[in-house]
Amino acid sequence: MITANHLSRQFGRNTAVSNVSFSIGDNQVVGLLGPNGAGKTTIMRMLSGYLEPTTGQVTVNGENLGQNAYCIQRQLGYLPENLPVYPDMMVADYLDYVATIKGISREDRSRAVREALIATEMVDRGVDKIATLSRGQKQRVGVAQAVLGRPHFLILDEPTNGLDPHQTAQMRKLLEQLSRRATILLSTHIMQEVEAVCDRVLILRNGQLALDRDLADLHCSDSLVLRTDKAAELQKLLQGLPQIVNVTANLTDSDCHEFVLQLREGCDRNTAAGNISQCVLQAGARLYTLEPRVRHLEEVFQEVMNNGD
Ligand SMILES: Nc1ncnc2c1ncn2[C@@H]1O[C@H](COP(=O)(O)OP(=O)(O)OP(=O)(O)O)[C@@H](O)[C@H]1O
Repeated sequence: MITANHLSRQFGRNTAVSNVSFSIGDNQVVGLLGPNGAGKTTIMRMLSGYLEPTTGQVTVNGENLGQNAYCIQRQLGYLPENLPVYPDMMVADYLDYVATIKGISREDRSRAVREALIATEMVDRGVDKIATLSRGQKQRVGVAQAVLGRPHFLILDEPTNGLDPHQTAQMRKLLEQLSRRATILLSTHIMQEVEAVCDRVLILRNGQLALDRDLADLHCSDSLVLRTDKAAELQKLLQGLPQIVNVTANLTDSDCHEFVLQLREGCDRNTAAGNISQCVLQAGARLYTLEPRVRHLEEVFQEVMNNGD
């Protein structure tokens, strides 16, 4: 488990991160979101031990990172925002060099490099100079150095930055595989990425943690969506139901109309669904679909940002 305890970081008079606390349990994949300058990179640098917090602390499996940085950093894989890769080095040599710094023993090093090259699909570029790689391939070298030695914790700052759609899909597959044996915190600006690979999302706003929620909870809303062919009489019938507090109609010129039905807090959804179906029949209409309204991360992100204004 990796824990941030009341982390804050000042740069002069600028507060980049303010009193942020969270814990990430084993094998969780957590997405860190926030607009530019919200403090994502600063948090990741503190979690990986490359930047000291002004106040607060990071613990990894109960051990204080500040007091035992070298040992703990060996269990961490970190992909920084701007990786200082060495353009004149060959990919495999560079990974061997990073493996040495990480303290991977001489006997295990070539296996670890090969594993990292396979995981990032870079085996056939192993003897190429880093300078000759595309931006996306360099990014994969960055991920390869982070996964060297199968670390328990992976901290990845925008891992799909610069990747084409195919490589992005490959990277998501890789993250899924890695999550079976590692705890992952990744930052991104791509909401679909978080929806595709993460169990949980943290949203930062102005250096503060504005939301910490499991994605499954976040997707649940208090509304149902009804699609039907007739609207006129139905709207009144729906409004009269005790389980419904608000009806929003999206009427069209076609024979498919949509109602968003906001349910009363704590009401029984099955009873509500049964009553809604009866209203549809009573109005002589066809029930095309009746389903829970899913809140997407994009919508929640906007709500969180607007709440801060
Ligand atoms: N080394 C530094 N010196 C001074 N200020 C810094 C430094 N690093 C970050 N900051 C400031 O801290 C704040 C948070 O920056 P940070 O890079 O953590 O944001 P971010 O959420 O990662 O942004 P982005 O999405 O643009 O990468 C910004 O106001 C930034 O200017």
